[in-house]
Amino acid sequence: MLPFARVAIIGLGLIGSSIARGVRQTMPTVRLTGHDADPAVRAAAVTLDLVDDVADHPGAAVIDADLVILCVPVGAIGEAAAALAADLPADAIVSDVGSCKTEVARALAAALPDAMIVPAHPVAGTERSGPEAGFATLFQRRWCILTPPADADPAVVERVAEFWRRLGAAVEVMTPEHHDRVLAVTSHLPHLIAYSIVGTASDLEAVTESEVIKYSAGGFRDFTRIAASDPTMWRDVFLHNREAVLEMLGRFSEDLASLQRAIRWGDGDVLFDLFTRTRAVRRSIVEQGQDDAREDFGRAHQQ
Ligand SMILES: NC(=O)C1=CN([C@@H]2O[C@H](COP(=O)(O)OP(=O)(O)OC[C@H]3O[C@@H](n4cnc5c(N)ncnc54)[C@H](O)[C@@H]3O)[C@@H](O)[C@H]2O)C=CC1
Ligand SMILES: O=C(O)C(=O)Cc1ccc(O)cc1
Repeated sequence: MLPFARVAIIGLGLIGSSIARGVRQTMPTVRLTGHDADPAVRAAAVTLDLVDDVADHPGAAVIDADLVILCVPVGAIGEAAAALAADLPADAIVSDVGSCKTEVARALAAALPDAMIVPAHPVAGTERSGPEAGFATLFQRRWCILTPPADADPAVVERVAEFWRRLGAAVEVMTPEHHDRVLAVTSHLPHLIAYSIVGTASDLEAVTESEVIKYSAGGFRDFTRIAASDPTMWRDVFLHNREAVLEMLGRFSEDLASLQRAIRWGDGDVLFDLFTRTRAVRRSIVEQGQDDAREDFGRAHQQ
C-alpha cells in the first residue's frame, strides 16, 4: 500500500524537484502539489511539469495533503512551516529534508505545535541547486536519516520511512543531536574545508597570475566542485549546526597542527601512518559501493 496519497512539496529546488521526479517514477498515482516562494521557480516547476498543481500560496499547496515535505534552506524552515500552519490538515504528517536537525526540529515544533512531525535528511545531493538540477534517481542507494521526536507514533515514522524506501533510499533512525554530530564531521566540515581552500587559492591567484587555477590537479578540482555548492544553503547549515561544527572544527585544527609539526620536523612516520590509515578508509567506502561511480551515475541522469 502507498504510504501517502497526496504529497505537498514546499521548495522546488534540487531536493524538492528530485522528490517530485522520484514520486512520479515510483509512486505515479500520488497526487503531487508544490509551492516555492520564488515566482521564477514556480514558473520553472510548471514548465518542467514537476507536480500536478503549483500553488502561489503555501496554504493552497497543503490544503488536502497527507504528507507535507519542506525542502527549503534550514534557516527558512520555521518561516515556511508558519506560512502553511493555518491550512494544514489535522491528520497531515510534516517532514523536511534539512541538512541539520536539532534546531530545525525546534523551529518546526514552534511553528506547528499540534502537527505530527517526522524530520528527515536524505544524505544525497550535488553542488547544484534549483528545479532544473533535480533528478529522479538522486536518492537511490543513499541513506535517508529520520530524526523523529521521542514520542512519535512508530506507525507514522514507518510511513515516512516507506516513502523514502520507495524513492530508493535506505532508512536509518537516530536522534537529531546524534545526526548533527555525525554529519558535522562527514559533510559539514568537508564543505567548510573546501570553501576555505578554494578561497585561499583564489586569493593566491592574484599573486601567481592564475597559475593556481591553470595547474590545479585533480584534488583541487574536487574541492572546487564542493565549494560551488549553494551559498544560502551552506550559510544556513553552519549557522544552525554551530555547536557540532565548532567541536569538529576544533578537533580538525588540532590534527592539522600535528601534521604541520610532522612536516616541520621531518617526521615521515607520522605522515605515512596517517596516509595508510586514510587509504584504508577510502577502500572500505569503495567496497561498500559508496564510491564515485554513484556520483557519475547521478550526473549522467541529470539531463
Ligand atoms: N543540496 C543538497 O545537496 C542537499 C540539500 N539538503 C537540504 O535540502 C534543503 C533544500 O536544498 P536544495 O534543494 O539543495 O536548495 P535549492 O536552493 O535548490 O532549493 C530551495 C528552494 O527553496 C525555496 N524557498 C526558500 N525559502 C522558501 C520559503 N520560505 N517558502 C517556500 N520556498 C522557499 C527557494 O526559492 C528554492 O527554490 C536544504 O534544507 C538543504 O539543507 C539535503 C540534502 C542534500
Ligand atoms: O555534493 C556533495 O558532494 C554532497 O555532499 C551533497 C550533499 C550536500 C548536503 C547534504 O546534506 C547531503 C549531501
